[in-house]
Amino acid sequence: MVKRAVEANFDGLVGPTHNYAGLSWGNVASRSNVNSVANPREAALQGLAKMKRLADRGYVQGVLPPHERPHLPTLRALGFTGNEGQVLSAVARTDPALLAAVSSASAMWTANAATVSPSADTADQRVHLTPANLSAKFHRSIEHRVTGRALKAIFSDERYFAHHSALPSVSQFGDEGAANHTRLCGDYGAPGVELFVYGQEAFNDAAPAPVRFPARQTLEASRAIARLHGLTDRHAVFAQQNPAAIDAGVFHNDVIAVGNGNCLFYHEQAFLHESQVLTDLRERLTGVELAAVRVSSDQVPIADAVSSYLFNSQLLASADGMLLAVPGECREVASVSRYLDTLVQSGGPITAVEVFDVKQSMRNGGGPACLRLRVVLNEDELRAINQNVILTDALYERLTVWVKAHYRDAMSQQDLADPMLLDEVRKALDELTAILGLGSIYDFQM
Ligand SMILES: N=C(N)NCCC[C@H](NC(=O)CCC(=O)O)C(=O)O
Repeated sequence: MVKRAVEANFDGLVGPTHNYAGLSWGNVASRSNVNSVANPREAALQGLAKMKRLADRGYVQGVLPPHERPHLPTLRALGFTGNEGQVLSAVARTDPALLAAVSSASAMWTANAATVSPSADTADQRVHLTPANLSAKFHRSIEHRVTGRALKAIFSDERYFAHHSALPSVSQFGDEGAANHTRLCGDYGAPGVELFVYGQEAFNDAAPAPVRFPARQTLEASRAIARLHGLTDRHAVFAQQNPAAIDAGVFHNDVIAVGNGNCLFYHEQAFLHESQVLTDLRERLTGVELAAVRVSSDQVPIADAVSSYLFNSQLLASADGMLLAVPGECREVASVSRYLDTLVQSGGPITAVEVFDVKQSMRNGGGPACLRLRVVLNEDELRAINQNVILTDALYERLTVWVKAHYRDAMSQQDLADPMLLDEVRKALDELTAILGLGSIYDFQM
């Protein structure tokens, strides 16, 4: 019998050190906004406003905490010594780029936090979670331990949830989590098909690969995740991302495709073998027809898809079709805005478009879909999770007050060296783990 299930969205709360350091080669926005002054307070409030609007519409909305930054344990592991003030001033003086890397608030993009397989798809009928090693970028490779602790503090009941360690942190097993993973299904509680999109094969030099920008996800990593999660071939499809798209700035598949339920919304240049992907999905989807919404380059050139983040929208099931929650930038790019007007009138599965302002995150290449990790949960599983992280009116109010009390409204590269910042961050996070009932998850709390 199919259990009733929902898709919950767990958004990353933007951290107090949100800044623009240009850390992500291959991510156009990150590199174009390097050194501009960020506003962490506004960023966190924009993220909370998005969560609140979706919670108000009845979607189950959860919150994932930011990480401790700057991350002193990483600096110590790299040979910096002395007290904390001395470590910070030494790294600021000798290696400001390293200070920026260990200060990034990049854990906000929780589409990269983990890959999650719902219990309806897995061999042992538990929800499986694997934090992404994010080994392609140093600043992100230091996220997975704390991500794993946060996920265990939320999905703690072992009867329902199975946690795996991140894959080996080397490029051959580069894993970027749910940003390269889409689940298609009929009812959420029914078995679905998990589409794993990879950028490159690590152990096959002859296979196609991008030439300009790095492929962050390998086939080997995707296959390992599917094995760990106990997915059979019936439940998994592996597809290569078009290398030309990666070279055009599509550093994750969720910058060029998004799926939910039976609907796959994608750009014609998303996949290397488009028709094979559709055939593989159609063969495995049961009880429902795939509704493919294909956007051509004539309608939206790939450069416009990248600058607007059209495909980094959230695709959400609503009572009368699919709702596309787009970033405001989509209305600033003429081809995309025109396309969206025709989309809702086309009679297709996407029946509504709503605009969300997440500009602070967008300037680092993170749209609405980057900011959330989707977890399909049946009623028992939803009841079993830590309820303190579910966004209610009261939690929204509390977090808004918390952000206003602890966050600065300007963050430049120079500010990262301020020893006061580390104290501010820890004080804020200590309070946050109490609000969210997470216990001790940060290194400074251990
Ligand atoms: N597409 C998804 N799912 N996520 C977007 C992640 C953006 C992130 N940007 C950054 O890490 C930039 C940080 C800086 O430059 O300061 C990244 O490139 O990994």
